[in-house]
Amino acid sequence: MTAPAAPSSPPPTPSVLDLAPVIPVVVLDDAADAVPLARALVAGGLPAIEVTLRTDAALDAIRAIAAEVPEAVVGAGTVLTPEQVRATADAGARFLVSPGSTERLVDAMQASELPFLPGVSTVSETLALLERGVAELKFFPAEAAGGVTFLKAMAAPLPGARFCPTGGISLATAPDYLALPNVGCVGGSWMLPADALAEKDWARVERLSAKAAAVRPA
Ligand SMILES: O=C(O)C(=O)C[C@H](O)[C@H](O)COP(=O)(O)O
Repeated sequence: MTAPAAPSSPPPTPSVLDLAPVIPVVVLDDAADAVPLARALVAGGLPAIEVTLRTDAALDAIRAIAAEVPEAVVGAGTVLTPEQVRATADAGARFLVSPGSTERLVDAMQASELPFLPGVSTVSETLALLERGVAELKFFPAEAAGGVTFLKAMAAPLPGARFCPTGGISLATAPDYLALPNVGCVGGSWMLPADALAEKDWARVERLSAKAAAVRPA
């Protein structure tokens, strides 16, 4: 008798930190821009896209990207409340990012079963999340909270934590972050200049995204 075939399991979802070296952080005023913007980011080589919930257009933007740009992995940023966790999951967000962490918010993000990056900026916040088994984190606001020096210092006592630093990072500084052993990727908005968005200059967004996607550890 032959052994029954092992049930095929779906491929594991890669960690959010390993999707791309750079996660663009998008603030959209008009949901109609979401699809061309996402296509430009993907064409440039940045498939993981964080749409922040800072504007009224955000949920519609997430919905549109999820439906119309299958090559993108769209996530929700600036998630502040359990209600927003539910709303963004319903809209099709495939990962969640918050600028900080509260018990209530982390409970909700864990319950969503979506990958999530809760925000931290201190050793104690990082330790509290490690105690809960959450080891992939957003370090925010990266430059203001101590930048590369701070993250380097955290790697020694807390080697289990891995970060996506975000906040004030540029094409010039990203390589220094990516060279750290506890950094998986960086977040930033430098490939989305306000004037390019205002002019709907998607070709420029694509060119800047290609430069961001080519960033390598220093
Ligand atoms: O809203 C959030 O949750 C944020 O992540 C805040 C900022 O939008 C990002 O930190 C991007 O920062 P910059 O690259 O400095 O523009």
